[in-house]
Amino acid sequence: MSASFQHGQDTGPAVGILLCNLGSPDAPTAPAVRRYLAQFLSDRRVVEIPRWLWWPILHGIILRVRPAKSAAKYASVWMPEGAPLKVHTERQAKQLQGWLGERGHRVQVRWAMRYGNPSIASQLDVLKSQGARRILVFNAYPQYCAATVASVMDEVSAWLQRQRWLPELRVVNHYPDHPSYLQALVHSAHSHWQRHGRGQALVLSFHGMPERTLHLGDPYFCECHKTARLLTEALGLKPQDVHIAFQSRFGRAKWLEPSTESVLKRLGSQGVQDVDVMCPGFAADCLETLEEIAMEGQETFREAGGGTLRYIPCLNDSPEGMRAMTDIAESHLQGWPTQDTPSAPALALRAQRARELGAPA
Ligand SMILES: C=CC1=C(C)c2cc3[nH]c(cc4nc(cc5[nH]c(cc1n2)c(C)c5CCC(=O)O)C(CCC(=O)O)=C4C)c(C)c3C=C
Ligand SMILES: [Fe+2]
Ligand SMILES: [Fe+2]
Repeated sequence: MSASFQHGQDTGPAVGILLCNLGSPDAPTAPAVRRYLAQFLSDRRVVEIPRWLWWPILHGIILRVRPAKSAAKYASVWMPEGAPLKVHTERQAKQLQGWLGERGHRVQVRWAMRYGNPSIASQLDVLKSQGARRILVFNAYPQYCAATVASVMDEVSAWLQRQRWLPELRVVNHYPDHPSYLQALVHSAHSHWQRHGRGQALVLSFHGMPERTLHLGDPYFCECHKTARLLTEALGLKPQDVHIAFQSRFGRAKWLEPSTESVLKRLGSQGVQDVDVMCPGFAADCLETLEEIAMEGQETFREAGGGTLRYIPCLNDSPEGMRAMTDIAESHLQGWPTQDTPSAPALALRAQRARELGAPA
């Protein structure tokens, strides 16, 4: 580390962005999934059961039984470059750097995973070594939940506790009603319907949580409903044609209802032929969307008497999704010295992008 850098001179972008998501195992194998689940399910933000009760269940049962089953599921969605969630998050981070660059922002974008690799601490170390004195932690979770966002912030806080010279910090805490996010979801549904036709019903499936967390004051359930209501309005649909549901139930406690499984069973048994399923709570496709919804969900729906389940992919690194991420990041950068005066070619490129997307520049 050079002395000039240590004193904050201009050796690189002084603003860093850390794009954070949940994380995946390093490989679709039982030992790798066991390591990942051990870290994930030991997080007190995720499992809020007293340790004396949870530890024997986790180590005696779950970590013995689940890794092999989950590894097979991961194998069924694994991409040549790795776990889908990591692949999409890496692409988003690279694109975000480019999109912000086109708007004249000189920032360094890194990506990190709360569980597994690359860890949040390792990427904060990289940003620090690159001279970032201001850091925007971008939680890629549209709806706030203590199990996700607060857990990321716990990890960021742990890193801060080890630092002498703290960077300035800003946080994207949630964006359930951000106009660009909603617009990207609308575009995604419309383009899917143009290519595949429209189903008789639309299911909006969010990751579930224990119901108890709602009564303890977690805004997650309400934020999911807010996104669903605004999206229904923006799509011009009637509330009765849109079904909000919660997936990925885990453990014995009561989870948020209705479950995606029960909604798909009900629609199938009512003779609904085609159903569209969207997962607006996931910024990127992952095991929970590609396997649990697009594969298992399809089976559940068919077995109940339904026809085809058409899964509408997450925003991933689509231009509309990236425009939303860029707008959200940009609004958090205000007042931070990231922007050189935009050059004429940069302004022209930005205007062209906006025209292509039919949006204001
Ligand atoms: C108590 C258990 C769990 C809570 C609470 C929970 C909350 C929660 N999770 C996400 C997003 C994702 N979860 C993913 C996988 C996953 N989730 C749980 C359990 C809880 N999640 C498990 C055990 C797993 C692992 C897979 C398995 O073994 O079945 C993923 C996908 C990861 C991937 O690699 O693809 C995401 C994303 C949210 C948003 C959330 C709270 C709102
Ligand atoms: Fe989860
Ligand atoms: Fe699952």
